[in-house]
Amino acid sequence: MYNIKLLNKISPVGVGQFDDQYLVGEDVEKEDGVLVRSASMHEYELNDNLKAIARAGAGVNNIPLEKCSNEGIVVFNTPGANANAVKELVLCGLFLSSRKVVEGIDWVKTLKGNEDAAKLVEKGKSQFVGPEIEGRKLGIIGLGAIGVHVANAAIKLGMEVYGFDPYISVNAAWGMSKWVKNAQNVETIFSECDYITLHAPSTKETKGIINQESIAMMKDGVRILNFARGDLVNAQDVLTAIDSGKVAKYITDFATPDIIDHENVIVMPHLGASTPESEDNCARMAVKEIKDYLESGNIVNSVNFPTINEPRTTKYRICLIHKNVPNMLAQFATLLANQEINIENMVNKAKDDYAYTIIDTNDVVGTKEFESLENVIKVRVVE
Ligand SMILES: NC(=O)C1=CN([C@@H]2O[C@H](COP(=O)(O)OP(=O)(O)OC[C@H]3O[C@@H](n4cnc5c(N)ncnc54)[C@H](O)[C@@H]3O)[C@@H](O)[C@H]2O)C=CC1
Ligand SMILES: O=C(O)CCC(=O)C(=O)O
Repeated sequence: MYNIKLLNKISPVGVGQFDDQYLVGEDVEKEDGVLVRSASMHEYELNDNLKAIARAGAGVNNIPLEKCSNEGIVVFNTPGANANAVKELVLCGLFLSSRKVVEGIDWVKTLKGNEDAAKLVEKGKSQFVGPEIEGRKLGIIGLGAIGVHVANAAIKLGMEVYGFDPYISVNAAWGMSKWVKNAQNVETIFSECDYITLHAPSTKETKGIINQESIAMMKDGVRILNFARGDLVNAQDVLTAIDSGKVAKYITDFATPDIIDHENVIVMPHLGASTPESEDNCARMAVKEIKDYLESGNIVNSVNFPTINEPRTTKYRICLIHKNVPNMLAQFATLLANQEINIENMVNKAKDDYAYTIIDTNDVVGTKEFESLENVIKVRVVE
């Protein structure tokens, strides 16, 4: 029996994949696994039984990754599962940044009950004129699942698209329109583009990437979109630039008290992934990842441990999470040899400071001797 704790509302399409081997709910204790969306886990107590956390979504800045790695807790996310939903909202944001639709709608509401509303609208609408996006330059920072979707859609809308991503994956590059221009540095995006949209994760490198200095490089009247994370943007610097007219509009999915209700800022309530399709996709993928790991020891789409996806062929699988240091495999093999246990299959992979080894065997094996080895973090045998 496995216990799964839900820290947010997770789509029943995903949760329904757990069978009667699982106890699933918000009040479950001694959890083997956690399913989470955006709830912060930085203050969450990681119990000794916790083996895996699956983030039904992309960004993992709500999870204490280093602590999880140190304790041998595998953290998964669901790459690409909500990318189309975010792309569609970014396109919406692009139009809202250009055409004064929100302001116009708010103004029309003030005419409620006015007999002359139709006439007043025709007279007053000129205050809501905004430019078309066709032919304008869009700069995209971060060309992963979302950035590539946005780039391809913007090309189809007739925009000239520049992309910047120093760590672009081969897969993302394969999926991107050949018409997207490769910006060699982020300054090109800042200085060339009429619209700038952020699609990189929140990291030491990207936090505050939009600030007084980068805004100074931008064109007058630039429009900035942030559907990535709030802390990529220095909000005070953007507000100052909005007040001076340097930035025409700031559209964001992240509400902070200082920006809400500021003129020329549109704040959405973190709606990027809020479509039924995306919620189902993310939940389905997150549940599959956690089930595969708990039931077979396989790791796919982890952000802190390497991928190992080996079919089960033996009665037992020893799953060893350990530090990425020399001589671990020799110690594991010796330990098993001393007990006359035969290894049918053994796979080891490393990711940064951590490594994962699975050993398949048909002989009964205990975990104690492995646990006593230096640099071993977590040991489990799945049957
Ligand atoms: N508003 C919302 O509801 C949502 C927001 N997000 C945010 O969007 C981010 C991106 O999501 P995905 O595209 O699915 O992730 P992804 O992992 O597919 O793509 C992120 C891309 O950013 C690039 N990158 C990393 N550091 C960079 C840097 N310094 N400069 C430029 N590019 C850099 C990576 O190489 C990668 O290609 C997430 O990390 C999350 O914070 C994601 C989903 C929903
Ligand atoms: O689950 C959500 O609604 C947030 C999605 C998100 O921000 C992400 O996937 O990074």
